Amino acid sequence: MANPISLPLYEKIPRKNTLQKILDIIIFFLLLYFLIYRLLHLKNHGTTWLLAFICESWFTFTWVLVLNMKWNPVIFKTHPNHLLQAAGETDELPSVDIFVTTADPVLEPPIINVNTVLSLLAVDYPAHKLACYVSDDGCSPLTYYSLVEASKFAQLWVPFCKKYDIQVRAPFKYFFNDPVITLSDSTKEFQHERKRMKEEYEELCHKIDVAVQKSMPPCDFIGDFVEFSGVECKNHPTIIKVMWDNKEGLPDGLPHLVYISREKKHKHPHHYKAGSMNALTRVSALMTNAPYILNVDCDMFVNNPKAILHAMCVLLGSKSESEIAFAQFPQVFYDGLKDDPYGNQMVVLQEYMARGIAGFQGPFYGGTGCFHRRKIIYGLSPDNVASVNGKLVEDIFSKIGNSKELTESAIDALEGKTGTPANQSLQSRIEAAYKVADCGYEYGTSWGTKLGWIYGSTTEDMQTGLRIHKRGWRSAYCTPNPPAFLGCAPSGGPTTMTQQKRWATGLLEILLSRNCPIFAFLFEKLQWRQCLAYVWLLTWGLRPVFELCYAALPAYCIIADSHFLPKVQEPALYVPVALFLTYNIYTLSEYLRTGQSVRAWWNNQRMARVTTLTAWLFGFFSVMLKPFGLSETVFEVTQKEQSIDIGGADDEGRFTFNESPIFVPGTTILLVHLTTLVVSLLKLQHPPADHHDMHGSGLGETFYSGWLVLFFLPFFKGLFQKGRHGIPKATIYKSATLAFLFLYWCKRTAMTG
Ligand SMILES: O=c1ccn([C@@H]2O[C@H](COP(=O)(O)OP(=O)(O)O[C@H]3O[C@H](CO)[C@@H](O)[C@H](O)[C@H]3O)[C@@H](O)[C@H]2O)c(=O)[nH]1
Ligand SMILES: [Mn+2]
Repeated sequence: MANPISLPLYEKIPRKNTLQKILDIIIFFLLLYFLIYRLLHLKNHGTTWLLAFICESWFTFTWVLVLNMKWNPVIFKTHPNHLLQAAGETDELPSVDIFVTTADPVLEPPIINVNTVLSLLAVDYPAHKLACYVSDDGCSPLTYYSLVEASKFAQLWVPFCKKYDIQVRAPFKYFFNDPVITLSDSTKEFQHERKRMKEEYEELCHKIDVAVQKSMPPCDFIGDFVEFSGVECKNHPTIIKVMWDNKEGLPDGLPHLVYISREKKHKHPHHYKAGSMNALTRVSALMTNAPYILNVDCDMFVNNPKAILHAMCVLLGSKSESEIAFAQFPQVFYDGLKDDPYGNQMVVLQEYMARGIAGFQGPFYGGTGCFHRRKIIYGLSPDNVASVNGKLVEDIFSKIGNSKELTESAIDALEGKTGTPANQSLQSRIEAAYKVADCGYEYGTSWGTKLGWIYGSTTEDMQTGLRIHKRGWRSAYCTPNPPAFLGCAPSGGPTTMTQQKRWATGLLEILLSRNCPIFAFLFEKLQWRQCLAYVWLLTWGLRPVFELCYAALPAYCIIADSHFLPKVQEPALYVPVALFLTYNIYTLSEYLRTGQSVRAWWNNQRMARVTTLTAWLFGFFSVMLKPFGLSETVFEVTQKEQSIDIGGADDEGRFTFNESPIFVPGTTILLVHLTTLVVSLLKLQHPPADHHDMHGSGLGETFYSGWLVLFFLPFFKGLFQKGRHGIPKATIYKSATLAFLFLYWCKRTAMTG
């Protein structure tokens, strides 16, 4: 920095949360009290009480984990204007390599990808310090064609955005969501240019649309497209294309833009997104070797043009170099469905959990909207920052692979020598880049184990972030207003389930591997409370076991005419009632405080149960069956949609289903509880003359059964609907069979027991 930094670049401010702490504690003591009550009465009751005790111990345990995470929240406040003052000229700002990953032109429409790239090219940051790399795991000529066309449009779009200081630089958002009122008080010139820009953008959309319709760009695989001729997406050589080279290094030109589709061969593990991030790391090392790396998913456009400056505030702050490894921005979604019907917009989760752990070592790495330091991706630990010596370098790079150029560039990165040799075009470095994008390059190297993004889990982000934290690094949580990046949240039942299943699977894979955070706490530098936060997250895939068991208990008790909750006559009943009320008021207040509706709260409560009992249950099974070769964990890409008006407005947010077996458990639970609800309301278990009030099932079980039916209401509606909104007949039959078997088993055990 030219000037000594006088004003702070960022502040870490603790947030007060006294009321929340009180409620946290009340809930904790209620849970504890209930556990003691169970223990004291365990003798008088059978297995049901023991099971209930185990499940409730688990719930108490997760509550302790939650409490730990939420206890001391902090807010990072960043000051980009101080940074600009301190940097004097913008020439002082460091370079950033930007990675965008895409994998499938159908699930991830090229127009979405194009908008993300355009918004990135147009950020407020000196263009000669930026390079944007797009990795295409789909090796799709369509994606490439769209990017070529987009890079032409960018020549107009980027200067336009900068000239008029446009706020939202993803054209689809700018043209179709910007209120027209701003136009009335603008100049003629602006209006004219805006109109032209809109026409150009529509032209671009049209071209991409036509190509997508024909699923083929208008190119006949000649010239620039010849490499794409005859490629299969899982079997093809590397393709690297420099689409734009900012040769003169103009600060107000356009950033470099490079397309990469790494080599793939059948039967060669390519490690999904982690693999492509590693290929991007190597290729970019040879081409631009920036000290900072920003990575976004293809649907995450830049919504705040100062995003990079905000991140730099944190990363360049005085002590940061030896402390903060990465700056994570929250995942915020655009055009989210009203009231979050699928419970996947994660507002409350990020507001309270992420801010909470921001006070320990820092937020988890979320896979997108994150700035990393290149040298830490190469494995540098905090103790070595000040003393990068030959021995260390040798240590780290003995396993980087056999590219001399890569080793050299990596040593430069470690020693803080940034950038690539001057007056060399990107094109001239492409040959070396091809070599490191080969799928055989990683054989015998540490890529995916010690270097780069870590393999072995479908949530490579958590795994990689954990690896960084356990070396003792911290991370920072940047939450500028407006949000820096916006992406798509899944907008249908099946897509949500696919995503949640992948998460539960990946997280459980980490928990059960050598990378388990407990080991990292014991033997490495993961802090205790950070470790607990990881445990909270990584045990998502274990929750279905306990929740399923707890959902079976009331059903069993009603059929067997016994009880596992205190009866109305018992004062102990106040404990679960108080828990139920406090918990719901507590969670509701979180939704209201983050500006969401009561409906959104309800939807999230419901989806938390639905997701756990369906998608996460499948995640659990897929991890358990993997060692026996009975399942394979794959990264299934989430479907992304730009506009969600499929089938009219009233349709929106109504649960959608498909043939997937993932809907069987949910339907089964619903059918079981519908039956038991009827049974208990009509008191069908025992003849009316028989009054064994103290032992039979009571109000508690009936209420619980009814509450579960309410949670599964979308499934109930699904029983009677057709098409996307209906549960397929086959799923209903399977579920009915399972439900019948379960109820029959309950009845038998009750009679013999
Ligand atoms: O073989 C693959 C599969 C996926 N991707 C890319 O990975 C990104 C994330 O995939 P997506 O289907 O959008 O998954 P989400 O569940 O929405 O993503 C969240 O969860 C992932 C881990 O499961 C993280 O990698 C993401 O950053 C995080 O946003 C997308 O850009 C994909 O193009 C690849 O590059 N190669
Ligand atoms: Mn995504």
